[in-house]
Amino acid sequence: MLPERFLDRMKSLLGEEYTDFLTCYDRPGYQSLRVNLLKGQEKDLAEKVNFLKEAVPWAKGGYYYRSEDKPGRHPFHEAGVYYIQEASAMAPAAYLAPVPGERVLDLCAAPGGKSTQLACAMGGRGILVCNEIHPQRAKILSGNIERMGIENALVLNHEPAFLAKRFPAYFDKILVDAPCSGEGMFRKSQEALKEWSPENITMCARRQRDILESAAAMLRAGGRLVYSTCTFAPEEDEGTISGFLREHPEFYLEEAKKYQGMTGGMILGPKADMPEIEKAIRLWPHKLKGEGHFLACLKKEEKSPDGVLSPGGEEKGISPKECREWAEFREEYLKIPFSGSYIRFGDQLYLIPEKMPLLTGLKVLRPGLHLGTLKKNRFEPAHALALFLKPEDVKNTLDLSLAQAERYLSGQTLPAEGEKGWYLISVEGYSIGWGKLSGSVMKNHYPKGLRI
Ligand SMILES: C[S@@+](CC[C@H](N)C(=O)[O-])C[C@H]1O[C@@H](n2cnc3c(N)ncnc32)[C@H](O)[C@@H]1O
Repeated sequence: MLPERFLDRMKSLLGEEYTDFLTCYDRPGYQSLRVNLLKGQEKDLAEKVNFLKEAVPWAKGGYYYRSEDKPGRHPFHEAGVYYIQEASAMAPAAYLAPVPGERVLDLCAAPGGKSTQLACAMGGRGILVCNEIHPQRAKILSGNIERMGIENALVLNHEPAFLAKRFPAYFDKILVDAPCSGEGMFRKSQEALKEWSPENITMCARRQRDILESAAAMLRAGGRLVYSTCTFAPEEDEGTISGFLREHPEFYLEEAKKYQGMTGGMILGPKADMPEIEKAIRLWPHKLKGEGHFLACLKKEEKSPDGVLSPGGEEKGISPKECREWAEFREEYLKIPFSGSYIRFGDQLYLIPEKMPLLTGLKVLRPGLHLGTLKKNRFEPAHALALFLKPEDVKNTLDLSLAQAERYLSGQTLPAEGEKGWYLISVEGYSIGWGKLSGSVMKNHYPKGLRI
């Protein structure tokens, strides 16, 4: 049941379109996923599954699937071959459009749909800072970064205001996918429905203003910021943006391509009285195949004062002597070179992104690609490394059928022949974890906490 007061608000917002809008609640929502382009090309995946039929127009790698396809239960999901993501929710990262080598911040990042999409566009180059304020949600975010095989992400758990002090004018691009009243998700989320109230809208708008304030301080001159919500509430959409623009003359709204079914931001009286708000984008569930969303593309003037390029300096990395066991493992098992610097967190070894800022004083969940554990005179590879590598990168591999992969994912050992040692286990060509062969048994190293 949709709240009466919500319906009254929508009626006055939509006028004649209101009846059309209401009918979309009688239809089920669309289901969609986004192919992880870090793991391979769409055409190769399309030969292996039958659910890449209809593309999401505004997002590279986005596809609609049918409920009976159940991609979430396929071993490819655990292999990070795709991310199940609502179609409209693919728009903000697509509009931010980062490129390899940039410094990018996803400020409100959990569970990671948009972070993992940004990472695809960056192709492993540059630095992607994924931040989430809630510790438990930050862990889920970190898990998704791992599953998708992302090498250049720094996962943090901070309040935006703390980061703003730490990273003044540092980022080239920032995504603010703000916490909101979630009206656009009512068709999919009972939780959003239960929490809805006009008072919550006011609270969300206030919080969004504060988050945007912090984000603005972290963007370099000439940088781009995309603000998004999944609500229809004008106070949180046009209201937040027009209020922000009034206080920040160094920012302006960029014109952005509107795909079929997208409309401009609405001019709605005193709280959103600037005509340029039409450059923002609304995604409506009765006009396109997706849920309700709002986004605005903002640019900071080139002439605004530039900031510190490396706040507090950069991580230097450890000397090769401090990770000798890794060098031996690499020599014995891997076929690709690794360039860049390494850092240690206790006995855990990470490859850090280019120009990684100093981590001292930060709450870090993942400082780049987790390579493994430095044990006494040996190296144990991390699950994240398996998901990053491709079978052609590794000397020993074992490729599984879908049925065998299901057994592997449940923790069973596998019969195998060959030289003893570490094997990259893959399913139909996509890496999924490690195994260690001894005798004719492949010991299962799929993490216990992930087994299904
Ligand atoms: C819309 S969700 C983000 C979804 C995510 N971008 C994705 O695509 O998977 C908003 C996030 O903001 C976080 N959040 C809540 N309060 C916040 C605050 N005051 N500052 C920053 N983030 C906050 C929430 O925990 C939530 O994870």
